[in-house]
Amino acid sequence: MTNPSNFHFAGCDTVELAKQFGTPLYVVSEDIINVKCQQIRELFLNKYPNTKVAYASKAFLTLAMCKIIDREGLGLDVVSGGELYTAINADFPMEKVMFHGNNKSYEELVLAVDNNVGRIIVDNFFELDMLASIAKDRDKIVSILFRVAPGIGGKTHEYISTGQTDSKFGICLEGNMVQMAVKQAVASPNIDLKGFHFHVGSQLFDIHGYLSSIQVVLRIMRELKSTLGFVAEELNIGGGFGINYTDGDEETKPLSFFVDPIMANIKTGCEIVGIDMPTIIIEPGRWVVGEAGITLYTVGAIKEIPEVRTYASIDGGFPDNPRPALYKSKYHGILANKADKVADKTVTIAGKCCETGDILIWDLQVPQIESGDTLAVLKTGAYNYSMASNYNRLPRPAVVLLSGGKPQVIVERECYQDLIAREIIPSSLR
Ligand SMILES: Cc1ncc(COP(=O)(O)O)c(C=O)c1O
Ligand SMILES: N[C@@H](CCCC[NH3+])C(=O)O
Repeated sequence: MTNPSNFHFAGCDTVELAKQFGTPLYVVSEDIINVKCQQIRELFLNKYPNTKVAYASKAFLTLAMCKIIDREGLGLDVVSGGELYTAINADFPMEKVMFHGNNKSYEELVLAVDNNVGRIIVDNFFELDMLASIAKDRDKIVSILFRVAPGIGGKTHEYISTGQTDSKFGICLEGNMVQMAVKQAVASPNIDLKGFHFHVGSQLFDIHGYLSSIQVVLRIMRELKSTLGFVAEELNIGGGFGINYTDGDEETKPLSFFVDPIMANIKTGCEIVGIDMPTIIIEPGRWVVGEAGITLYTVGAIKEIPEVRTYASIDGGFPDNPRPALYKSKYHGILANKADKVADKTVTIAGKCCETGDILIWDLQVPQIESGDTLAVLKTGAYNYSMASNYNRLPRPAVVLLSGGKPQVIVERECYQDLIAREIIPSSLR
């Protein structure tokens, strides 16, 4: 029985979801993802010719998510053999896959080449050599982009800024490295160099990092055209579009906030440097899925430390959402079974891990909190399930997809048996 005074998400009573599927529980709204994808089509793909989108699957990936992304007409950005394997098993069209990563293994590259992945985004010379030899062995021609580090970081947490020169990602602009890489690729009969990729950072609201990086890369493209006669057909400008998590953040921007100035900048930039407009690719992850997810928890122990603070502990925390501990990320939460009550008390939401830093939300305003309450933490769709661990041997939560108000389990809850399923006691210890 749904109760209208409970917190509802995407047409479902979240207290009922918690009862039906248990907690902690990741809840993802297909309807919200669909709206985001529709906006991507309207405001980017259909508005600008010669454009492509690869959803950054590191934000949230399951077999069902691959199916949604394919149905919505987007491509997929993967960064590991595991993400690629998921896409293969969901029958995702391989020509729409972009394979990233700063240290792809031989086996991962073989998986990509054997499955005819659309683009391999080559990060470094070691990878270029390995890929050329894998392609040669198979008598194949592999289409690649080079990832470059434009020397411009994003205004974001330092752990998720990637475009600066001092970065493990991409080929830096110093010492003619890009020119050397292009020469080598062009000379390789098994490599078809299509263009370049850069990624400034993640959770960005500032457009200037993109625009400055574009100018840098367009200048390189012009130089390569005049010195080597190499014409880049594609430019992938990465992802990173930020979303609002709490009142302290900027509002989530419409896609046009990012893509309109980016496209205008590329167009005039190309005219100025005298090159043809390449195909433009974007790779949003968080912007597609971040606001489509919430996590439900059950409140357990409540500890009031007089004159200090009240801790309310939940049945999950760091293992299902490491972002507060890693990046000091902030989240908003609602007591789902008391959504109609005034939030006039302050509590700190603590995770259940044996780790002082396992605090999900500091100083959250809630109504009178009691053990057994259901807490909904909002906007957990990106980088929560995908970053989850089994720390303290906590089984990972289930994921429920809400489609038109109907819940369906898309990932089953792990159980204790899963935790030991791959363990072996050596005979010497038996
Ligand atoms: C290469 C690349 N593309 C796309 C993304 C997607 O980022 P976001 O989820 O911030 O849009 C990332 C991560 O920041 C990335 O490293
Ligand atoms: N894991 C990061 C985003 C990483 C983006 C990948 N380059 C986060 O949770 O914000």
